[in-house]
Amino acid sequence: MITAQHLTKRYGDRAAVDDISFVARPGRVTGFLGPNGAGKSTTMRMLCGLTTPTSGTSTILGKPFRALPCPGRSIGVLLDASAQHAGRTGRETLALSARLMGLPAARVDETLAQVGLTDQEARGRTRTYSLGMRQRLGLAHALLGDPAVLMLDEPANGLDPAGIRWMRDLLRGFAAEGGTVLLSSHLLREMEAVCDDLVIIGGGRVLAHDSAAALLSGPSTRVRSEDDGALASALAGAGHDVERADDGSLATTAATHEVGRVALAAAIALTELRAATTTGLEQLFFDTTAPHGREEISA
Ligand SMILES: Nc1ncnc2c1ncn2[C@@H]1O[C@H](COP(=O)(O)OP(=O)(O)OP(=O)(O)O)[C@@H](O)[C@H]1O
Repeated sequence: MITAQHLTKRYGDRAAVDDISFVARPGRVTGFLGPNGAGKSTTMRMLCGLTTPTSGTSTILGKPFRALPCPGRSIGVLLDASAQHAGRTGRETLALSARLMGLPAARVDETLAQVGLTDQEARGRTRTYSLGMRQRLGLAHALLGDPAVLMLDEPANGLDPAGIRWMRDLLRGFAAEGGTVLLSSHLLREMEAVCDDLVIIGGGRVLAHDSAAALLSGPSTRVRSEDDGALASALAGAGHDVERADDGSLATTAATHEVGRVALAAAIALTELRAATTTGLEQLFFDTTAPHGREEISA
């Protein structure tokens, strides 16, 4: 579990993070989303003790990060996969951390296998690694101490499509075993596929925080009829939410067959009936962050 309570970070008179509170729960992948400069990295750095908050608190597994006896065994962190010692091999990088964490040397081979780095790749110096290999090594580093919590900033950057699918399966498996995952990424389709919960921030503030199902569900049927007012009343009377959609049709939570049944009972002729696609994460992201995004620069 990760909790952030009223976290705030000011640089000069500007708040990079402004009173952010959220919870990332065990057994769930929580997506942390926002436009460039929204404050995601700053928040993550505060959660793992790299940046001191101006105010507010946070906990990992119920304790402030700095009170964790051996942080790497509680939380695996991947903030910047490029920040690896260029002159060390992948294996040396992991072996050194394993020693510092008091882990058996065998753990290095286990995590290398877990992230799909071959023995030959692990013997190469990290300066020769592709971005995707760096991400795998960074993830191996995060997994090394067998933590219950993972916090990953843009881990899918540089991964090829197979690598992205592999990462998705790994994170889903980690959560299925009761782990907590806090994940930031700009790959919205991927976030939609992997996340159970979403925290969307903009301008340093939380704009939305709920389960992905709740945030992405919406009226799923669109209908027009010869008497929309009467149909709206009949649908509401049958316990369904109804609102006027942007295109002028009625948007309702009732399934199409239920709309048909209600309309028949009320003797209202339908002129159009369709199942609308649910709100995609991309649309939700733009709708939620629109006032907080970066301004377009026109040529
Ligand atoms: N050390 C610092 N000094 C001054 N301002 C900073 C510092 N670190 C971050 N900021 C500012 O805080 C704001 C939030 O930055 P942050 O890196 O947390 O955003 P982000 O959501 O991670 O963005 P991105 O998606 O581009 O990675 C930005 O305006 C950034 O310029």
